[in-house]
Amino acid sequence: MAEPLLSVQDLSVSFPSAAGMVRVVDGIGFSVDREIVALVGESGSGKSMTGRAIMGLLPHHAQMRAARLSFGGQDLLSLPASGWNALRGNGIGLILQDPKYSLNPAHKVGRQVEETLLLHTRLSGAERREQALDMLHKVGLPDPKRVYSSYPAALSGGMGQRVMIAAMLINRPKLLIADEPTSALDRELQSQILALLRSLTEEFGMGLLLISHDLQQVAQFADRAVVMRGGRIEEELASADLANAQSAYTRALWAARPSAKTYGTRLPVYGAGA
Ligand SMILES: Nc1ncnc2c1ncn2[C@@H]1O[C@H](COP(=O)(O)OP(=O)(O)OP(=O)(O)O)[C@@H](O)[C@H]1O
Repeated sequence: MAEPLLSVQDLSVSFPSAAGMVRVVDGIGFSVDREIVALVGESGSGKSMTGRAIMGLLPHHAQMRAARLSFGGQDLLSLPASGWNALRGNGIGLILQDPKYSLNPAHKVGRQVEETLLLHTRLSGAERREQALDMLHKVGLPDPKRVYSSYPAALSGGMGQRVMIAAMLINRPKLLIADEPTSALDRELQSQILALLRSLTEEFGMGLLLISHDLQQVAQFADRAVVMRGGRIEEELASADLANAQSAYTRALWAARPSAKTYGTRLPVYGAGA
C-alpha cells in the first residue's frame, strides 16, 4: 500500500522541569492523507505540540523523538535545517489562531501573500502579483485589489484569516496544519472559514490536519478525528461517529461541546475518569 502523505509513528515530545523531563506527547501515531483529520482533546492534551513537531517548530528546549516522521515519502527525522525551510515554504503550510499575530502589521497584505513565491520561485513581480490577486479572490475576499494594497490593520478578523489562508496556499502545499484557525472568530465566521478550508482542501487535493477543541466543528468539517488525552491517543474514529464514540472520555468531550443553547455559558467540568 502507498505510504500516506504524512506518517507519524511513536512520536514523543518532552520538556525539562524541576522534577525532570515531562512528556507532553507520549508515543503517538497517526497518518494524514488527502483528507481532513482533526486532532481533538482538552487544553494541554498535546495537540499543538504535535502540530509543531511535524513542522519542526518546537520550542528549542523541547526534546522530540519518533520511530518515524515522514511527509510525501521523505524522512523528516534526518532532514537538515535547509530542508526544513524548503518544506515549510513549499510542502506544509501552517495557519494559526489569530491573524493579528501571524501577519506583519508593517507590510501590505500583497507583499505578505507573495512572500513564499518570492523565496521559493523565480516568478517576476507581475506574475507574483497576478497569482496573489487570484488567490485573494479564491479565498472569497470581495475586492482583491484593494485588500492587496491594504495594511493588515484595515482587515476584520475574518478577512485576516482569509488572507493567511491565501498566503499559505499560494505555493500549493500538499499539507496544511491549521491550529485552532477559527477560535478568534464568532460562530458564523468560524463556519464560513472552515467551509472555505474544506473546499480548498478538496480543490487542491491537499491533506488538512485541523487542531481543534471544538468537537461540534470537527464532526461537521473533518473526515476523521484523533482524540488526544494527556499526551496519548485515546481513540481514532470517523468524525461522523463522534456522537457515538466507544471511549467514555470522547463521549464526555462530546457531551461538553458548546451548543447554540450553552454558547457563552460555562462548560460542565468533566473529570479525568469520565
Ligand atoms: N514551552 C513550553 N515549555 C514547557 N511546557 C510546555 C511548553 N509549551 C507547552 N507546554 C506544555 O505542553 C503540554 C501540551 O501543550 P499543547 O499546547 O500541545 O496543548 P494543547 O492540547 O494544544 O492545548 P491548548 O488547546 O490549550 O493549546 C501542556 O501541558 C503545556 O503546559
